[in-house]
Amino acid sequence: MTDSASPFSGRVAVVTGGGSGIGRAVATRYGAGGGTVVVCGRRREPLQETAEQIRAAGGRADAVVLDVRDADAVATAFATVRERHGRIDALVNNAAGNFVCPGEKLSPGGWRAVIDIVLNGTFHCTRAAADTMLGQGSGSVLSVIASYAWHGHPGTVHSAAAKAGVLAMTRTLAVEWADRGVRLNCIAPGPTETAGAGAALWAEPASRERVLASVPQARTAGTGEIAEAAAFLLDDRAAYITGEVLTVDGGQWLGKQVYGTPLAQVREAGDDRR
Ligand SMILES: CCCCC/C=C/C(=O)SCCNC(=O)CCNC(=O)[C@H](O)C(C)(C)COP(=O)(O)OP(=O)(O)OC[C@H]1O[C@@H](n2cnc3c(N)ncnc32)[C@H](O)[C@@H]1OP(=O)(O)O
Ligand SMILES: NC(=O)C1=CN([C@@H]2O[C@H](COP(=O)(O)OP(=O)(O)OC[C@H]3O[C@@H](n4cnc5c(N)ncnc54)[C@H](OP(=O)(O)O)[C@@H]3O)[C@@H](O)[C@H]2O)C=CC1
Repeated sequence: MTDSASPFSGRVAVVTGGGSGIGRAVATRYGAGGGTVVVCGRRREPLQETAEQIRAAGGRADAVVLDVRDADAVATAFATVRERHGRIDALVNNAAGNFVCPGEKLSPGGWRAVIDIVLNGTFHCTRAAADTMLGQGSGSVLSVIASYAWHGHPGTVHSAAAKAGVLAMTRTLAVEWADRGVRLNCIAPGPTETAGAGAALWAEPASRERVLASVPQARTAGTGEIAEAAAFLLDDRAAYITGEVLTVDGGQWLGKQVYGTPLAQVREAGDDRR
């Protein structure tokens, strides 16, 4: 077991898409927990900003420019992390691309753009991290999905299909690698305040209102709340948890289970009862 104030002390994590949003928050949390963090993504500047923020807070961090779609570049980058830091204890598959488009209008290129980042990129990184994790006999892989991996979502067929694939990959490899010390889990955030999601999914005030109305807790998540849940799954408190999904969504997806009856109407139906 590890020191509860520094659960990641002596450990090394790679966080994809660590230059922004949820990825930056998870990287920062890992750094604050005593771990070394390598953040990667396509744009150098935001990655360097994350790494500098972690270092300014007393942590250790590197920034590596990497496109997760490029399997060879991913293999090289992970081998370099292992050479430089000696080990890889955690991988957070957070990088994603998304936009709203009706299925019948989505071009093959648009489908590929999202599948390549979310599904293929996650496999490339997981495969590359496993080279080190299986060798050292320990490791934790956490993939960021969304609840539409199991219930679907109109307008994001590419992302829903990709996240469903990531969930199936997680469950499959969790069993394959369980007796070799490597755990794989997913986290499914609900609507979370990030520039990426805001621009891609709720840029218009009306769509933002619809999103808020879909959450029983009637608010979005802060990135820190998602990072805290991610930290739990990555550290030894979760040592016996593998192949699972932790949903952190203010009740959003369960709230859909009222057979299409708006909650306000459900409450009205009980008005004449005690
Ligand atoms: C509803 C709440 C649930 C929330 C759950 C999930 C949330 C998230 O995932 S939030 C993460 C959001 N963050 C991002 O999306 C940031 C990264 N995004 C991107 O990099 C781009 O948006 C990308 C996914 C389009 C990929 O960029 P790139 O590879 O540079 O792609 P291109 O611009 O070259 O386009 C490729 C292909 O896709 C078509 N396309 C792009 N945008 C749209 C659009 N808005 N609508 C329809 N089609 C789009 C584009 O036309 C290209 O296709 P072809 O023309 O057929 O080549
Ligand atoms: N925010 C939300 O409401 C929700 C988010 N999620 C999931 O959370 C995760 C983070 O999303 P969020 O923080 O909101 O969005 P952001 O847009 O802030 O983050 C996406 C990150 O992915 C990186 N990225 C995109 N394409 C690639 C690529 N080809 N190679 C490497 N990195 C790439 C981007 O960096 P760069 O462009 O520099 O490459 C960026 O840092 C995603 O998996 C998303 O699906 C799930 C449910 C809800």
